[in-house]
Amino acid sequence: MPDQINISDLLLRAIIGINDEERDKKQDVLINLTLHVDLNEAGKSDDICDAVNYRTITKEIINLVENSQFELVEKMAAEVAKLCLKDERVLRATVRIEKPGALRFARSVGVTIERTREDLFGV
Ligand SMILES: Nc1nc2c(c(=O)[nH]1)N=C([C@H](O)[C@@H](O)COP(=O)(O)OP(=O)(O)OP(=O)(O)O)CN2
Repeated sequence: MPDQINISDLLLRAIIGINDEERDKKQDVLINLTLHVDLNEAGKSDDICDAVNYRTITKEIINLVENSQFELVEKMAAEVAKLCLKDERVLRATVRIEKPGALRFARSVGVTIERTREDLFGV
């Protein structure tokens, strides 16, 4: 299995949705990420410079999501994936975005997308 960085259950707040009340009030957004990255170098050197810093990426995602006003979870997922793939060492990003409690009778609802560098940048 290729190496991965996993960021689990990042719980943020954002304006997200198509209904009037969702445009006015922030709601919980639960984010799970898998970044496919070769972790060999960092595993040998134990040097953060050889690693894709998961703290840096997380802070950038927090800033993006908490200042966003997307209507669809699909759009939020696409923008988060694009941010994850900015670092050329990230080969593939799997992004799951959920809105817990947004759907009556359901615990949670959301989407999962997978994007590669080729999908976004054609490289
Ligand atoms: N690829 C890696 N990236 C990072 C690693 C790592 O081992 N591999 N380690 C760290 C830090 O040790 C991290 O685990 C904790 O960082 P920090 O406490 O700064 O993260 P917070 O989000 O809690 O920072 P606050 O500023 O307190 O919110 C980082 N990256």
